[in-house]
Amino acid sequence: MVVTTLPASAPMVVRTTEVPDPGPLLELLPEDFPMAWVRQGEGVVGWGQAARFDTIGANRFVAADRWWRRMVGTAVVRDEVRLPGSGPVAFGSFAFDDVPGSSSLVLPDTVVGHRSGRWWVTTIDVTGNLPGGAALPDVSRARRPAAVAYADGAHSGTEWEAIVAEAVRRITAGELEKVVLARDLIAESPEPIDLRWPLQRLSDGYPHCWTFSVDGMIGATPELLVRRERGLVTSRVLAGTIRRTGDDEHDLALAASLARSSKDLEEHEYAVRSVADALAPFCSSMNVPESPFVLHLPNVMHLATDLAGVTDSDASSLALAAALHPSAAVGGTPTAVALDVIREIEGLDRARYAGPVGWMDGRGDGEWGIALRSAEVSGSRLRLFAGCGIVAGSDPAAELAESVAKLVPMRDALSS
Ligand SMILES: C=C(O[C@H]1C=CC=C(C(=O)O)[C@@H]1O)C(=O)O
Repeated sequence: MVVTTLPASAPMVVRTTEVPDPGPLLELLPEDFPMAWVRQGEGVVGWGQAARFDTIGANRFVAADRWWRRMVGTAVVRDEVRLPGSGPVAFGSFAFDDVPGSSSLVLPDTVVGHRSGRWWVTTIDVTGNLPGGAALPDVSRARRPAAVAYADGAHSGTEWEAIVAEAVRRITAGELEKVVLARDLIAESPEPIDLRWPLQRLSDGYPHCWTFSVDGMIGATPELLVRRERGLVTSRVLAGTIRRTGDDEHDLALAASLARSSKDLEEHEYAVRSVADALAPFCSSMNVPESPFVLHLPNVMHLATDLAGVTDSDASSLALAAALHPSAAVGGTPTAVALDVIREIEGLDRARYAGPVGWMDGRGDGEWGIALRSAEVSGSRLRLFAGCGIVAGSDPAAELAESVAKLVPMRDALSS
């Protein structure tokens, strides 16, 4: 399925203007259809839909990449900033699996960006006219949500523990090494949620994560699938998790035990290997640190590795994300077997959870995270997701507790 508002004969006209500091990016968003990719105050936000591309199936990344290349190939661009994220920008959110689920790239009609002490406004017109200037609209303050009620999603906690136990049985029997299993939780509000409320809370509470909002998928992910910026490719791989207790001294001891835990180190190694192998064909050199560091988030701590490579390929950031997806952090090892096990025993439509989410500019540079610690929003109903990497030593009750900890950011963000 392809839906685009672009008149066939008109090239898009794009104008990027440098502006003085307009204030926090997330506070510039109107309530209607906010798009965002923000970390520590920097990033891009957008609104309005100049054009969009919707697609389904195994070809979703290639089809979306081709559409974007075609759009920017004929665009008339006046960009006085020339940084990654200036000029035309599309926000995207992709389904985890080939079926079911739809994926989209959305081209806002206004984008505001901030990076390294510079701010810019990009306006886009697809009707062949000169786009409007850099004046930003006055917007209302984010609306506090009414009390949200929670209910089990596809499975109760006990049912999910049984699914995890089945995965451990298969791993122990030698069918595979690791599989990531997910669960969902339903949140219902009496009225549609103003997405700017949870977005602002996520960004304040989890400044080291990438807070995103794309086409009804919102969240704050700690995991960067890939960033491509002028020939430099980077990726933050996470796997191996421990819950925080709230007691700093105890948490430091837990972090030290995480860094020594053979179960977590083994799980982490799978994930790093899968990312390094997928990036290798695109990179002329790559730096893969030998051991991970511990990433401290307010709710959990993760083993983390930052990979960096130099690319001379013209593959866009989206094409790189496609090559990396699904990494062992959301699929498992070996990937094909893990995906079959997920399809067979998970009993959940992941939709866009754990799929790539992010943005791309006209040069193909961009950032794609993995849609974790996230929710799919339709009006007043949300599906919250969390998943856990299961290996031979996994204990179902501990994995359930870990999934509960991973749901905390979204639950907190929805509280009034
Ligand atoms: C699948 C999720 O987390 C992944 C990312 C980091 C650590 C993970 C873990 O330790 O299990 C998961 O692989 C999720 O948060 O939904």
